[in-house]
Amino acid sequence: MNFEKKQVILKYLKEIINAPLNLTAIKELELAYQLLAMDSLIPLRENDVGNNFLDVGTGGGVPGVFIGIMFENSRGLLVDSSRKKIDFVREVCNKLNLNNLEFLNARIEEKKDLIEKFDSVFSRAVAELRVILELTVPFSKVGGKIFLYKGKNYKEELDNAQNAIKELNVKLREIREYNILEKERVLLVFEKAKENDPKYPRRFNKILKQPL
Ligand SMILES: C[S@@+](CC[C@H](N)C(=O)[O-])C[C@H]1O[C@@H](n2cnc3c(N)ncnc32)[C@H](O)[C@@H]1O
Repeated sequence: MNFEKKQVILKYLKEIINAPLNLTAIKELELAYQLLAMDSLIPLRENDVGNNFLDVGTGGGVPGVFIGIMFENSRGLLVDSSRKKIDFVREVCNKLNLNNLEFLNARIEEKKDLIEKFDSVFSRAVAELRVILELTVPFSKVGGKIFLYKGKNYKEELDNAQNAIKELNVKLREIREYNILEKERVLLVFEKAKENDPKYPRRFNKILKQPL
């Protein structure tokens, strides 16, 4: 990563770790750089993102802000159901002139107008795999990619997600394993093979009560 981009990332992280609301439990800059920024960027490759991307449940801007800084020619939409969080992230990004990013306070499953609009969809630490698949896959274009960040226990989640994978017409293309400060991490890369069944995503209480 070039020097300027690293400086922008560090400026962003300083704001996030000192935010009045608890956007992250991490309060030390170098740790935040590794556990938030590098965790988001290390498993990504040059042509992963495409022209536009969505980050579902971005919280303190993870991974969307770092992807926006790194891939400045891609446009990103960062969505979170918490107004306070998204307002704070928007304000910091505006201050840093991250003009390729947009922000939306919404529950993603209610945004039917965004269905099949994105080349790539990202999400980290929002829900177990079969749930987050239903909240992300519908928003990818056919042929687009869905990138889900998981910890070392991903195999069990993957076993439980087989029906969701079938129902949502996605294929698991890659399992990218990596380490951040000796923590085992994984990026699951799915590709959307077919059009969305319009019944997905369902309402949130349905998704949770009867996960695919
Ligand atoms: C544990 S935080 C993770 C934040 C960030 N992605 C990260 O890795 O640090 C989960 C976030 O997802 C948001 N969220 C949960 N369900 C959502 C939904 N259905 N639509 C949009 N945001 C959602 C919550 O408001 C919260 O900010």
